[in-house]
Amino acid sequence: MAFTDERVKNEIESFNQGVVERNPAEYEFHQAVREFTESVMPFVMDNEEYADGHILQRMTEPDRIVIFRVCWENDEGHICCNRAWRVQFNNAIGPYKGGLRFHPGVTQSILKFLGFEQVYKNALTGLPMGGAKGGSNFDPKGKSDREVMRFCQSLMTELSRHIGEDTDIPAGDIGVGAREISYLFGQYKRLNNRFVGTLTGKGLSFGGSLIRSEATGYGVVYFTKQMLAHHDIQLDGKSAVISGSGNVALFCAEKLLDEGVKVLALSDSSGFIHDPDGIDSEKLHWLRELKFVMRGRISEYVDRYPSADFFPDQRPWVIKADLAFPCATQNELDINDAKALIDNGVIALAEGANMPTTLEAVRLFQDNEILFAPAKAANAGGVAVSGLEQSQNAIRLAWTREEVDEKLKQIMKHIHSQCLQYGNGSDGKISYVDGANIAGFVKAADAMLAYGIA
Ligand SMILES: NC(=O)C1=CN([C@@H]2O[C@H](COP(=O)(O)OP(=O)(O)OC[C@H]3O[C@@H](n4cnc5c(N)ncnc54)[C@H](O)[C@@H]3O)[C@@H](O)[C@H]2O)C=CC1
Ligand SMILES: O=C(O)CCC(=O)C(=O)O
Repeated sequence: MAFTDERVKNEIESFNQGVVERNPAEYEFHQAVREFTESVMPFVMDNEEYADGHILQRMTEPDRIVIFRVCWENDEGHICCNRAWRVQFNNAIGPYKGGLRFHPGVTQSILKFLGFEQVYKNALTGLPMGGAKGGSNFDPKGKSDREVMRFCQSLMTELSRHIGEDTDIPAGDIGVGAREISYLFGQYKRLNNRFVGTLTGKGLSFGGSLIRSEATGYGVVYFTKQMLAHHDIQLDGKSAVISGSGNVALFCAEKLLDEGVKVLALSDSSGFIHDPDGIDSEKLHWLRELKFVMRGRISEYVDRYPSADFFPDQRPWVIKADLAFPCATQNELDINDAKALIDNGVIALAEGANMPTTLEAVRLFQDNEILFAPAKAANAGGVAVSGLEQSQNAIRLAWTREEVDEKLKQIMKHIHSQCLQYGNGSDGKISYVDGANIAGFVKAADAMLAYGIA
């Protein structure tokens, strides 16, 4: 039975009002649920098994949240204390899976939005993974390696009770890269006396998968290529602006260069650099050293490459480019940024970060028929290769770079086709946001209904 738009709208409003009341002041979580329900509610109302099963109410309550204290000693011998969380959101289709974020701004709301979105992203990959997210308000910036090690070991001492290779498999996210995963995995192994794949993103000599570091950024580009090709647009010859200069941003830039795209800008939390000559592979190689080894600031780029400019405390969306890739953090692209990109003729945007675009900005892009690839679809390559890392650990084999890269391409292609299947509107236009949300929803919801009331 079809419902009038007004009934759907009222249902969305009253559902989200309930979410806000039950989760006071968790603004990022409210935003993620609203975006999801705006896509999914009409589908739920048209399919009574979902409505009767109160599936959206069940899906917006996490299975559990573990909150704990992490005490550690700094290099001066002072005792420091942080808070950590693991939000195990939903394991209907597989063990919990999702990254850990270390950033001073981490809150329960942020980890709940990330864990919620992870459920549907992981479902889209086609691999058996539930959704979780965790992290701490610990700031790795400015800490010595030993301090980071002591923090990671202390955090894992508690976290290890709640995870396992068939229970919950954490990985990296903002502030958690190869160094942190190594310390965390080392401590997990020591505590359990078992060498199993309970974390992903591990070093290659101890169970890591080739292409995992590159996977999120590469996957964003593979998805964008599919989306453009579907609209008869070529990637080759385009220009791009990227935010961030971490794992996702730098490997997104690398793959764009391979595809013949000119990369004009990158950023970090202190501002952005604009290089009108383009950031080529030699410059990118230097940036990787700067960020992953020297742990420096993006502003140092202009000392080395004086043809570029640094814009302190600004975001890169004012630069004219065909393509935009927000790859830093949530809500880093608002309606004014969207207007600037649209005025400058942007064709497409793909979210490398999780929820980087505000709801108003997403709507503006869609109203202006800008191709918009949401995070759940576009950045799923990272967790997909994490899933492949788990498979390799389980069979005690390591696949080649080419094998993993080919599987990643196929997974991104499959995600694109699911977006088309569920996102094709009655007006003939494709909404990748609706497509990703509904496709992910159907998979997780069907599993939940099959289990009965739980
Ligand atoms: N690492 C992964 O495999 C995946 C990461 N993501 C998402 O991609 C985004 C980036 O993650 P990573 O590259 O892994 O982290 P990272 O720690 O390697 O890099 C984060 C980048 O964002 C910048 N940044 C952080 N907070 C910022 C702020 N408030 N304003 C401006 N810039 C800021 C940092 O300066 C840095 O350049 C996050 O939203 C993360 O959740 C999504 C899927 C997988
Ligand atoms: O590889 C993973 O398990 C985590 C990836 C992740 O945190 C994400 O997709 O946002």
